[in-house]
Amino acid sequence: MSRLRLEGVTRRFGGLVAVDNVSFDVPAEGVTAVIGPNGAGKTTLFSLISGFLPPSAGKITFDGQDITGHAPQSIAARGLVRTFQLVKLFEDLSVLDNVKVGCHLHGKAGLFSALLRPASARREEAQVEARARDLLAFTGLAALADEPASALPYGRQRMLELARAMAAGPKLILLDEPAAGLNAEESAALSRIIRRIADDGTTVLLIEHDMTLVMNTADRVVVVDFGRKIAQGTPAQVRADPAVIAAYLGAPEPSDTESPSAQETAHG
Ligand SMILES: Nc1ncnc2c1ncn2[C@@H]1O[C@H](COP(=O)(O)OP(=O)(O)OP(=O)(O)O)[C@@H](O)[C@H]1O
Repeated sequence: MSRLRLEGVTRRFGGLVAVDNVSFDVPAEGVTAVIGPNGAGKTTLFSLISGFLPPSAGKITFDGQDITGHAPQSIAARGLVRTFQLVKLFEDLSVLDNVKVGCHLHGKAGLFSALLRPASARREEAQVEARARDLLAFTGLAALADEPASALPYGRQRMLELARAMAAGPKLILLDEPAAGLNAEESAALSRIIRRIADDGTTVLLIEHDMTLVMNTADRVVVVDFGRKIAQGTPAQVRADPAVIAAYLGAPEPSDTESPSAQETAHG
């Protein structure tokens, strides 16, 4: 069974069709990437999947359950968690506490149970702390646990956002341009981390402009252009697909990050 299934998903903004009758399956195993020129509808697609926007038409199924139009919190509670293009951390909290906040999304020890069942709440707190520290080690942030999140350089903040999203123990993680603003070394480290997340059993669906990361990390790629799915397949298949090459070469104003990717897709 697919982890995620989109059937005829459409989103209109007035007269503009930002996502146009898009259907694809995301298998539970591995990394699936969504690529496409600027304005192709990728972020809108993620907002539809994660419940931040309702679709105008179509159906979205997660683990066999219809989640179309459900609220973001209800979708997150089912195990579908999203990161954003722009980092959204709790800047005044420490690095460790940012990850602990993510863990508490799934913790049983809310405020009342913490008051009523202090022993079990304390046990859970210890488990949360251990899990948070594991995730910091996993993302290379262990030595920075006590720093305020705002003190981290940008690349580290992106890693922290990933650690926090993983803290919730998601079944599927949606990563919106995780390599944006990272240098080549950070991007390579990110690629390894994403691979390990998938190998450990979490489904990864990502939007990315960094074609090196996509080609090295994704098992399969879905390509969108002007809101429509124009191709899907392995990285090698899509980079050789004439429709994909045309979409990238025809992109009106490729961004700085997209420009080399476009050429790489076209010529690589
Ligand atoms: N809230 C909105 N209201 C009106 N139009 C919108 C809204 N959100 C997105 N759009 C439009 O929908 C289209 C798709 O935008 P979207 O941000 O999903 O593309 P994208 O592929 O994520 O682009 P990028 O790669 O630049 O992030 C664009 O034409 C955009 O201007």
